[in-house]
Amino acid sequence: MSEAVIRTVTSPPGLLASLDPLLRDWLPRQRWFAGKGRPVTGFSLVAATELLPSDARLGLYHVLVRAHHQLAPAPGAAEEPGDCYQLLIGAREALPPRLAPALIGHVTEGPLAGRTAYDALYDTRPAEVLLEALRTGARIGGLRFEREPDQEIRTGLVPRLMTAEQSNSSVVYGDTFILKLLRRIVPGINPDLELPLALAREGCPRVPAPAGWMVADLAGRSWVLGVLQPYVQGATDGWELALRELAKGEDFTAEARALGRATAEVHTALARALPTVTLGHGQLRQLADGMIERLDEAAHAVPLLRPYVPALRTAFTALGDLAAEGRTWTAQRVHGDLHLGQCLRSPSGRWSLIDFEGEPAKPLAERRMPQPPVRDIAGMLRSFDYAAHSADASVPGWADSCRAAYCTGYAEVAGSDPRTDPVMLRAHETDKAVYEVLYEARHRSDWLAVPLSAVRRLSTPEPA
Ligand SMILES: Nc1ncnc2c1ncn2[C@@H]1O[C@H](COP(=O)(O)OP(=O)(O)O)[C@@H](O)[C@H]1O
Ligand SMILES: O=P(O)(O)O[C@H]1O[C@H](CO)[C@@H](O[C@H]2O[C@H](CO)[C@@H](O)[C@H](O)[C@H]2O)[C@H](O)[C@H]1O
Repeated sequence: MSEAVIRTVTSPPGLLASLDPLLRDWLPRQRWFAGKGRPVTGFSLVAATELLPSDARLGLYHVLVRAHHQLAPAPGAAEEPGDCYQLLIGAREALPPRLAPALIGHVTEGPLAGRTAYDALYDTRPAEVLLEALRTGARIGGLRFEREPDQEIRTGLVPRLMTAEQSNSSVVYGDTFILKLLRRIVPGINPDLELPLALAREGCPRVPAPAGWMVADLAGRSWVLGVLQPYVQGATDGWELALRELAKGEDFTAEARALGRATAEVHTALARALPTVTLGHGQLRQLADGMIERLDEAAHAVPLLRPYVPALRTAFTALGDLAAEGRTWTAQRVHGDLHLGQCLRSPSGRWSLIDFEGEPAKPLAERRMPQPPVRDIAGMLRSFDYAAHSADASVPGWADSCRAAYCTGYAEVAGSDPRTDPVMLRAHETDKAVYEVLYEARHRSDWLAVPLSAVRRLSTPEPA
């Protein structure tokens, strides 16, 4: 494709008005739509950019829309209601059968009247336009495509949209690169770019190093739209692998230990690359109070959690009590939502960590705050438990041995074993299990029994 096709043109007037009725139906049905259960009352256009000169065959628009909901925004929420979504909209006279799953709808008025609008990420040419823009460091309207100078992006890589269940949308280019297009976007520094970039520049090989990224500059703020990373060919994620080994009754401790080592390598590199802080009495109390607050919120939303609240709360008050003893901890940038599904094992057996955006529902500022590294460790320990409870076959002691091996691997690299800090570990594991109860109740109610079994375990004091 020649560079000349990528031009800076703003969108035709009336574009959003003509798409509005179609988006009302289509957007809430998307896996990545964050406002599920809240009826959409309409959309406002945040930005639209024409990426290709529209001809009868194909029109291509990069669109940022804000979805408005019936509910009033929560007190203290940002003044703009609803979430902002990134869409790549194609317009054709008719959709070929291969693009049927991408259909948004038939446009009846406005600049696209008579054409069919569709999610253009499913289509080869539009996906090529994005890679070409990244390769050439293009500027298109308010869109900025950046690239790491030392990473070569070849031409002619064939794109395919990933079909995995995910919170965003990813396109794989010739099994060489993967472009993750963030769907719900927020202004500010995005940890999904910030942390892999910092790790790569620190020389940490445990994370695919960003080769390029897309940003929208709007009203004086930058919004990260997507990140291009090397694709780990033939990789299996830790969740898939754990379930596979469980089904065969196989031991997973060697992998768990390797995962512990990989986590510790990432943590030590993050502590070198980005600021750390010391948590003293006040901050530790704040941490414990935040956990108690989250427990109360989750119990309010999920009645099944309520009988366990008094016992779970003791994990957090114990953390508050530690604060009174005058001990301090170091907090640093962490992954923030680490679980087996965020770990990729290459065919040679090497583990990488991905998806550094943190817990998606949390505000950006909170996700970027330094935290005790035990937060990630607790996430992984919960994940071994999840795998053991989700597998068809039961392998006695599987989760416990993986959890122990993971901590051993972590200690081998970090120099300190998380099990030597049981109060901190229990508080974080309990906090994660509470988060999971709420997450499953909202997103996958048939999985609720998994974190609830952990809640029962964590509510029962360990024998002395
Ligand atoms: N660098 C990569 N190489 C190979 N596969 C990847 C890579 N990055 C992500 N993936 C695959 O894409 C999936 C979704 O990526 P992820 O970053 O978790 O997206 P999301 O935030 O949308 O859930 C992962 O589960 C993994 O299978
Ligand atoms: O991968 P995401 O960043 O979207 O994370 C969210 O979804 C995860 C599920 O896909 C969820 O993880 C929970 O389920 C996993 C098994 O599917 C399990 O391995 C994790 O331990 C468990 O927390 C994650 O919590 C949520 O933020």
